[in-house]
Amino acid sequence: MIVLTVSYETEEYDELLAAVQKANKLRRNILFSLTERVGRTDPLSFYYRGQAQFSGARFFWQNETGNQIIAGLGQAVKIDADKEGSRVKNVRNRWREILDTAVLSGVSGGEGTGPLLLGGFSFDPKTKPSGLWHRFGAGLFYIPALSLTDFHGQTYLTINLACSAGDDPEKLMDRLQEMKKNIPGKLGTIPISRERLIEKKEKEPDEWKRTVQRAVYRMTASDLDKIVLARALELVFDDPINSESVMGRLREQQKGNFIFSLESSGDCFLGATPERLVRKRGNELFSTCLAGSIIRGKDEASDKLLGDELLKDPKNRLEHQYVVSAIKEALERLCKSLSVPDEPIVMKNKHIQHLYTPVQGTCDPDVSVFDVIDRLHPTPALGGVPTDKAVIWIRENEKLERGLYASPIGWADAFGNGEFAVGIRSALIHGKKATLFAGCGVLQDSIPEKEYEETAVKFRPMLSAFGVKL
Ligand SMILES: C=C(O[C@H]1C=CC=C(C(=O)O)[C@@H]1O)C(=O)O
Ligand SMILES: [Mg+2]
Repeated sequence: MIVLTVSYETEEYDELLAAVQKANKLRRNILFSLTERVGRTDPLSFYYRGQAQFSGARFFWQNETGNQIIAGLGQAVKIDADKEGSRVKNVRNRWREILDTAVLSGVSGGEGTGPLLLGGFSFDPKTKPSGLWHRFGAGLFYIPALSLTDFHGQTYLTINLACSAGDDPEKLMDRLQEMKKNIPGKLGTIPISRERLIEKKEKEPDEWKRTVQRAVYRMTASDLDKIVLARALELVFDDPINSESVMGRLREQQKGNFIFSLESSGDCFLGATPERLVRKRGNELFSTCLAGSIIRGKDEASDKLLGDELLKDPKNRLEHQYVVSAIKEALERLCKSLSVPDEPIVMKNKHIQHLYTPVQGTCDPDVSVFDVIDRLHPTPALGGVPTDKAVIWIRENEKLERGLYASPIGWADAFGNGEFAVGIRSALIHGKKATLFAGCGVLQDSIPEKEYEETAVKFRPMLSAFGVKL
């Protein structure tokens, strides 16, 4: 259990009072955010234990090194990203407005602690989310009611409250007290999933290959150079899927990846992605160029041979280079200095190897992590080249709803830090059904069958997390 003490004779009460007075004066809602250092607790168990109180409104994040883990429960303030056009700027502006008047109380734990904005955007704001993704819209962002961050082994808990004009401070204090009493703590037992797979449905594989072929023709006949095409696979179980055990498996099996989940009502989007879109730490920016793929070998020697083959393969190198050029160009406009290695290296994940170029830069102080997302998304690892034309081609020809697949998902804090990954190697859980997504970079010389096989490999991390035998 996480136990926090409560008293009305504290600074925290004075600060809550100050937040209410501000709300009265400005006639608008004011965020009150209280952060305390707590005993070491795994945010994944806080997430699990939060199920009873906050089911359908949970967020989880673990960075690729595992030294930063964040769980968010409930929604204190929701930000609507559902406006067309400049949705990323809308979210950035709203977050800034909230922080401008927020009252922060308690301790400051630095990067990824204190009040956080959690969530993700959809891939393409111009496709109206329908059946599958209707609960996520063009994006879903919120400041959680509770968040727990483990950063380099230290754990911080934050409680957020939205104070409105006319609120009774005593009642708010009671609410704060109530929240403190009910903080989900350590977990006794990890939930075990009992659901069994009853059906595995590939969505129209032959038609998908024909779409790849059409993309190839289209690129041969026009100035389009790259189109990333995705396909879906559906798993049906005999009982509602336990997303928590899927999370547990992802964490065990996909070391070196970003593990994420974002719930919306009864649905849960989750995955283990190798691809960082941006990390912002103060003025430092980090991004990842990741494109070009090959399977893992059965032993060390064959694995190395495959990695070397990938490094030398002209199609994969070009597929990768498009991403490097685009990220470089986008970040050059935001950065005072930028370092981009000349040659990619190989990133090895459990099921797949990729060409990988890490990018690092220093940006101006007023650049927000959302400005970076606005410039970068979608990179040619997910969209294509040129971006606008490729996205239109995808919108008109790819026969699936991407929703938040291949899109930025992550967090921003109040101190100018934030991190977003691209939601690939992912699935959307809806009751007994999970829809898995996998895409690949199609170029003029793509062979549909080979791209099909590549996407089959990219399904593996999620299949394995769902307990499906490979
Ligand atoms: C679009 C996906 O992967 C991208 C990231 C790495 C390698 C890719 C590739 O080689 O095609 C893709 O661009 C996906 O996994 O769904
Ligand atoms: Mg590829």
